[in-house]
Amino acid sequence: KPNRFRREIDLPENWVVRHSRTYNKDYYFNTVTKESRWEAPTAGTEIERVRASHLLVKSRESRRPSSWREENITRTKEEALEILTEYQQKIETGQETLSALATNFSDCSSAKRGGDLGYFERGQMQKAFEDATFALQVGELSKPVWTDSGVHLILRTA
Ligand SMILES: O=C(O)CN(Cc1ccccc1)C(=O)c1nc(-c2ccccc2)[nH]c1C(=O)O
Repeated sequence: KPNRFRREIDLPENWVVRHSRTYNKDYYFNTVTKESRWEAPTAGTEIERVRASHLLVKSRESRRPSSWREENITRTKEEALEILTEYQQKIETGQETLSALATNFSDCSSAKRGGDLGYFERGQMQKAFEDATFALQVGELSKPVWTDSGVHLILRTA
């Protein structure tokens, strides 16, 4: 049923109503994903999922103080944070990319994929990691985030 008062539809974030002159009817466009649909996306029905890459620096207090880089990780949490903060500064000033640094320095097995973790929904990752990622805009870099695994920089990519 055409909604003549289309402004009243409550659309999820990043969705807008557009009008197709070709078919002379409204359609819905997501300004971030560039997706378009004839039917209105209704708020709350979409399973929210994100994609992110990360750089993990482990410490002696990590749940598993070992990685592909280092058999036995002995650095302290303070040292891990210092190292990660240097990476953060290099990424924020554009000297380095998270992907390049993760490939060479991340203590996570995802280093082999430039830190890419693929898509995930709520309930899949450690809570602090999930909350930090879902709070980011696409393209935004997190501040250092602590989990039982170590300290992370997270880049939301989708
Ligand atoms: O915490 C543990 O007991 C061991 N883990 C968990 C783990 C180990 C392998 C793959 C994924 C997760 C890690 O330490 C770990 N956590 C991560 C992790 C944490 C948060 C988001 C994504 C990855 N990566 C790793 C890794 O070695 O490669």
